[in-house]
Amino acid sequence: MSKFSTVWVFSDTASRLPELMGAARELGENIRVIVQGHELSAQAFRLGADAAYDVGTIPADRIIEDYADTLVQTIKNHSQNALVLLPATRRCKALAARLGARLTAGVVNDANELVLQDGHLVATHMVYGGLAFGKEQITTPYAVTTLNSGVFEATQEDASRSGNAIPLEFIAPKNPIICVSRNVKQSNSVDLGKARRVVSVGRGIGNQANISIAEALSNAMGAELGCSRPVAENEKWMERERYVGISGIMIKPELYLALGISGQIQHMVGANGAQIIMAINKDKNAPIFQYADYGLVGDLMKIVPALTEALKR
Ligand SMILES: Cc1cc2nc3c(=O)[nH]c(=O)nc-3n(C[C@H](O)[C@H](O)[C@H](O)COP(=O)(O)OP(=O)(O)OC[C@H]3O[C@@H](n4cnc5c(N)ncnc54)[C@H](O)[C@@H]3O)c2cc1C
Repeated sequence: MSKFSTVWVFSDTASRLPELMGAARELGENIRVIVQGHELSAQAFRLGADAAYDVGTIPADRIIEDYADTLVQTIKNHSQNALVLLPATRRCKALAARLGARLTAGVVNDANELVLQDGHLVATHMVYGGLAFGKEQITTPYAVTTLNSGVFEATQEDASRSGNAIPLEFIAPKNPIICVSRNVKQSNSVDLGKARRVVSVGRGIGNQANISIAEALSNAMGAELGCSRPVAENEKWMERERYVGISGIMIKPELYLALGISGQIQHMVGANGAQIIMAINKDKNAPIFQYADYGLVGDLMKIVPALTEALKR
């Protein structure tokens, strides 16, 4: 078997669908997509879906994980073995676990590479907090995996393609989780994954007020602002959506400029995909310099404003 006869795709995020479709096309013959609503089904067909199944608009009190029985029934009705692909979002990882249990399938989360070897899926993912890669071969008839972003080429839409999605009847789980209220986050408009240039702030910035210095440089460079985990999680100087690393966001910008970031492995696995890494750090022995293409040893409080001024000229 050089390809799966059927690949199922489900995404809770429209922006991840093109890449999942790219993966599905590379790994499978027949691509079946489960969507939420008409807009997504139209997009799925433009992206090359052979069939689409629509769970409809999800009611406000229902969460996506509760669709596990609906998805499993659909998957089993149309395929005796298959690859099930989802994006590595929090919700989809929770859903993947439920799908795996119900399909008696092997599950791999946060896959960085997917290949077919001897008829089985081999998924590569980070282990030991990013210190190593593990390879898992899934030998069960169904294989479920959540995919990191940037692993496969996104499929381009073909406007001439269209189709009709098959509506799915909701199968209520035995123990539903009722969503009683939703609180919109104050700020989550940032999409670091799409930024071509990222200026990233570490604890070396000193305090929250100093972030304006990094912001001025990032504006002058036309970059997006990122940070290390302690800046977001411990100090709470920046939003969680901005922290880069194994437990944050994995990015592949053209340029990654690290300001006062030590360069621990857990951070660097999220930034390593950058085409060029630059670092400013006052400690010449900081691990970040092992990854940097260009490094400046010095006080960022002096260097960053000077750089910003130079770029404005
Ligand atoms: C399971 C696990 C998961 C983790 N996941 C992540 C993750 O996803 N992302 C992440 O970022 N971290 C993660 N971490 C934490 C990680 O190990 C590091 O502790 C963290 O990245 C360090 O952040 P930092 O470089 O900002 O701070 P520090 O390690 O405190 O480094 C600050 C740096 O700033 C420099 N500096 C200080 N003042 C100046 C100045 N004036 N000018 C120039 N340089 C200066 C210092 O020399 C130092 O190198 C994780 C850890 C664990 C255990």
